[in-house]
Amino acid sequence: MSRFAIETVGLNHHFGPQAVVKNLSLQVPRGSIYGFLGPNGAGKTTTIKILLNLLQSPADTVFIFGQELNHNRIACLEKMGSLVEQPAIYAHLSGKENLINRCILLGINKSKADEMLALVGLTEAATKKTGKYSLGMKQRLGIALALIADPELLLLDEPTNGLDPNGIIEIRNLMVELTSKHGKTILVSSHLLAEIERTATHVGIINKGEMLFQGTINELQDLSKPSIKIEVDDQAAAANILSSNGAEIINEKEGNIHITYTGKADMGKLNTLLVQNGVTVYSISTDRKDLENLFLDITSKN
Ligand SMILES: Nc1ncnc2c1ncn2[C@@H]1O[C@H](COP(=O)(O)OP(=O)(O)OP(=O)(O)O)[C@@H](O)[C@H]1O
Repeated sequence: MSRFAIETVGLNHHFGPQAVVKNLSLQVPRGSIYGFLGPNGAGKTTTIKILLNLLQSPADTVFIFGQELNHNRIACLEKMGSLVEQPAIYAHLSGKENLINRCILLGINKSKADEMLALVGLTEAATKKTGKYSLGMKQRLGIALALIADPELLLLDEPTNGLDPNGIIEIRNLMVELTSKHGKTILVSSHLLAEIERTATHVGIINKGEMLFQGTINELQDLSKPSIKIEVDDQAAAANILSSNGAEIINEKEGNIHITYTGKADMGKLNTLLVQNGVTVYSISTDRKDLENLFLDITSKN
């Protein structure tokens, strides 16, 4: 049994002459919330459409729970639910009627509609026409529709796009509940790391169709090593003293010097060293690149 819910092996996709997905090897562990990140136009939606067989993939490049997609199309698709772009909702029907409609189409017991409404927190709005739903409620109904056949794997393409902070938190909480209580695996795309960094267990960052980073959220955080920021009255003198005493200077500007962090005790020693050599130290602190900046760094390098 594959430990990956999704695995792509050297996946490529072209639109005419444009290579949109390049040698992509995606590995989404079972039970994870995999944040699929990249700036606009990076190839996220295209990849998700390939995974859903809405776009053709070359043979032996896409595996869903270990099964090759092209040769096991129905079996793979049965395991997947998705929300790509706008959810297909009938505005003149209520949330419940939309769900019942889907149950009838799929030959599923209608009682599933109430279960799904409760799961996504729409029980109170069950009989309201969906034309009157907020954007967040529509997204949640979209997720309920995707979940109705009880798929093991959920693919969500930018589900928080256009939502207000409350709507974003609701979707976040729902994703955590679906994985922790219901054992689902979720691939969620976004162009904002901040939106998913609190919920994702794993991250794949792509740009121009290429995978730039893939790993756990902790591995991503490890990349943002802290530095020490020292604010002084005489930048040139301080830099000279620091480097001749073995400190590794990352950069210096406007009276601030950044050096590589080597431990808490060293911060005290550096302070003493500078003061004893006649430099006034206004402040000394650790500075950690936040994940959003790290993400921008990674994506701007290719
Ligand atoms: N049907 C299509 N025909 C031709 N080019 C396309 C088609 N769909 C997407 N593209 C192009 O492929 C590239 C990747 O688009 P894609 O929608 O996959 O990116 P994305 O990462 O999902 O971006 P966004 O965050 O803006 O949705 C873009 O340059 C886009 O213009």
